[in-house]
Amino acid sequence: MTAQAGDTAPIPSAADSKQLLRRQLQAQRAALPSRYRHHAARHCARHALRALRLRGCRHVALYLAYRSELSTAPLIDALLDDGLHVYLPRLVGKQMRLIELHADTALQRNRYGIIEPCGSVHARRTQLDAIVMPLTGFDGAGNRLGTGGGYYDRLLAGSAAQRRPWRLGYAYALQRCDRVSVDRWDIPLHAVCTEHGLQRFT
Ligand SMILES: Nc1nc2c(c(=O)[nH]1)N(C=O)[C@@H](CNc1ccc(C(=O)N[C@@H](CCC(=O)O)C(=O)O)cc1)CN2
Ligand SMILES: Nc1ncnc2c1ncn2[C@@H]1O[C@H](COP(=O)(O)OP(=O)(O)OP(=O)(O)O)[C@@H](O)[C@H]1O
Repeated sequence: MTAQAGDTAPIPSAADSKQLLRRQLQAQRAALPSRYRHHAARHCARHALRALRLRGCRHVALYLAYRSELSTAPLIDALLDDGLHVYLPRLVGKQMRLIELHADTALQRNRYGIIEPCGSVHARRTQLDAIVMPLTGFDGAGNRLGTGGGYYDRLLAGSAAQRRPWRLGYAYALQRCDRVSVDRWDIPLHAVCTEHGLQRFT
């Protein structure tokens, strides 16, 4: 909090207001019934699959959902069935590596309890056609609110103006909010996929 002389209530800093919005959106997301989650994940997979096919994507990074995040399981299955190369995050210190998922890839839990692939061979950002990103929130301009670790922002640093990899947010429609405050390191989305369909920002 940044307290100002003479104020009765402290004015929240940008980081505090991001964190407050995260908490609100996470609580709303966690309240979704399991039947809704199941159907949303299937609808989202259908929308995303169509968009990724239309763009001719062959190398796609995704994530494995944790806590109340939108599940990518139906999308990952469909992409693997199509013969695409699928990559998942692995945390190494403050960096996030993207490791290709094969039938025999060993998995483990990272320090947050998120399942991640083992291995050291990882894709360079430039090898990827698309990155499907978990979101806590997003706004109508494509600004994203992540989990707060800055991992995607570090991975994508310097690529805001690039068309590739395609930056696709993956979220429940209720994670949309009026405005996400933007920090200098934030990299916006090209599009977002929700259970209601795909929305392009550029
Ligand atoms: N499914 C999934 N995998 C992912 C991400 C993600 O957001 N979702 N990440 C995207 O960057 C990276 C991990 N990032 C994370 C960043 C912070 C916390 C974290 O601080 N967790 C705290 C509090 C979470 C909160 O604020 O709600 C905790 O577990 O107590 C967890 C994961 C890589 N893998
Ligand atoms: N390019 C970068 N270089 C160094 N630090 C960064 C970079 N991008 C973000 N960070 C750091 O990461 C922290 C978290 O950033 P932010 O709150 O925007 O995370 P987020 O976008 O929610 O997380 P994620 O990208 O993992 O989904 C910030 O305090 C910031 O200092």
